Amino acid sequence: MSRLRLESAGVVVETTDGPLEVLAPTTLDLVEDRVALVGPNGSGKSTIARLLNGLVEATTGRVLLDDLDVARHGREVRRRVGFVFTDPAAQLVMPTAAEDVALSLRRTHRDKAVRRRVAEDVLAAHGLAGLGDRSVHALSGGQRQLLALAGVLATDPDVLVADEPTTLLDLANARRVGDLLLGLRQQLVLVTHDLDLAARCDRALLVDGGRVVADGAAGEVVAHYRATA
Ligand SMILES: Nc1ncnc2c1ncn2[C@@H]1O[C@H](COP(=O)(O)OP(=O)(O)OP(=O)(O)O)[C@@H](O)[C@H]1O
Repeated sequence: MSRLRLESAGVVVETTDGPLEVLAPTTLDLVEDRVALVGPNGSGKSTIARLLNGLVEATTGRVLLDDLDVARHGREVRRRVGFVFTDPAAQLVMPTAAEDVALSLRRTHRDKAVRRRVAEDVLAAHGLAGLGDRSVHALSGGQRQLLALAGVLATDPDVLVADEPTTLLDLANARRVGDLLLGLRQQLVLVTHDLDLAARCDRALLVDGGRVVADGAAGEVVAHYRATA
């Protein structure tokens, strides 16, 4: 199991009104299999998630994957830490669904025909059977989100960071993706407003105002959030 660590990692961004602290210096060791980040809109959850694979750089402190400093080994860290965006358009780059998954398989499957076959299997495993030749633009929002998740998992990362991966999904697909995420062999760091899903994780962090204000067993942290929100 990989160990993700924030060491006094904080983020200050420049705005037209001057510097804005979006994450106060924060120290965390994330070693549990399933870690949820919950909290109000704009509290800093995505900022923490994005620090974990270098999409956002810490302006103070540092972020580590095992012994790798994310700021210095971004490429290696991004290979090992897959990231699923809230908006699938941010990561779907190929014209069709099967080509998009096949692109993710390049590192693990060298042969193009094999890649294409495996891509169809990956699609089927994520409820997208028969949609391989469909333009990614002609998929529904929920299908695109499933495809984005399938594509990231096809890269076989050690850790999956998912930023609100169930937001666009209907009830059945939200359940399906929730169960899939909680059943992964990979470590999962999940940003979510689905508190039932968060409560099923091992640990939850409640983020508010750019700070982690509660941290512990997911059920307890979620109950505290429900009671205080
Ligand atoms: N580059 C930036 N420039 C200005 N403000 C930023 C920047 N990045 C983040 N912020 C602000 O920092 C705060 C935290 O953002 P973040 O996306 O981490 O919140 P969040 O908890 O994930 O919110 P949500 O639940 O709405 O997705 C927000 O107020 C956001 O507007």
